[in-house]
Amino acid sequence: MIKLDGVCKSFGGLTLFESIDYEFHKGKIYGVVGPNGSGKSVLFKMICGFIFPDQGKIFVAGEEVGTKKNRFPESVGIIIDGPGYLPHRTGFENLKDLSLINNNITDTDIRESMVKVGLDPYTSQKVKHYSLGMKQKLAIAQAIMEDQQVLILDEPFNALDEDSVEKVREVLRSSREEGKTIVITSHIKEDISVLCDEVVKINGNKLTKI
Ligand SMILES: Nc1ncnc2c1ncn2[C@@H]1O[C@H](COP(=O)(O)OP(=O)(O)OP(=O)(O)O)[C@@H](O)[C@H]1O
Repeated sequence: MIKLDGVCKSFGGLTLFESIDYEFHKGKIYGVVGPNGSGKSVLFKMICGFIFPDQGKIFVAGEEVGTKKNRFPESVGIIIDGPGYLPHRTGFENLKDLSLINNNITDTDIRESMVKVGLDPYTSQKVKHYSLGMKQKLAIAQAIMEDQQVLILDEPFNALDEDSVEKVREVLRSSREEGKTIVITSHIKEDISVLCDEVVKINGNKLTKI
């Protein structure tokens, strides 16, 4: 579902990835691990088409990412760098506005994704009054609301309480059952060990399955 083909990426003198080949398959949850600054977010941004490899190609669902025809892969739900929301609008209103970009889901779909992560879609509470954990839940609801086939989630459990972590784990497990491809990072070892089918380590500018 995601294929990295000879991917290289450096910033100035800093080499992050050297000729990486890797495949992420359907119906699996992958955990990407590595120390701070090893390139986890950069890898995710390349898969989502936000930045480009210096060399090599990335394919999502068979389409090369970053081409004119396929600037951003359509089938990907994303959390990277904590998305910004309009503070004076409710959570539902924010997701509704964002849904109009692709315009392929209903209000019910949005509400269902909010309920799945433990948010009340009918509350009049504005996002500016949301806690950090609530904003994180909103980001997860946004990532799953369009039933995307690939979920790229950088630290999805950040700021979540214990019950919410379990809820989100369940959401990801049922997405896996539906055949989705899920790639996450987490600095919490347990998130990776209880959830992931395959753990991928960034090691010496390569990706290694561990
Ligand atoms: N646009 C950019 N320009 C220059 N350097 C960058 C850019 N984006 C990332 N970097 C550098 O690339 C390295 C990897 O960054 P990245 O954010 O991917 O690390 P990470 O593994 O996600 O770290 P963390 O665990 O702290 O989240 C860092 O040294 C960062 O400073």
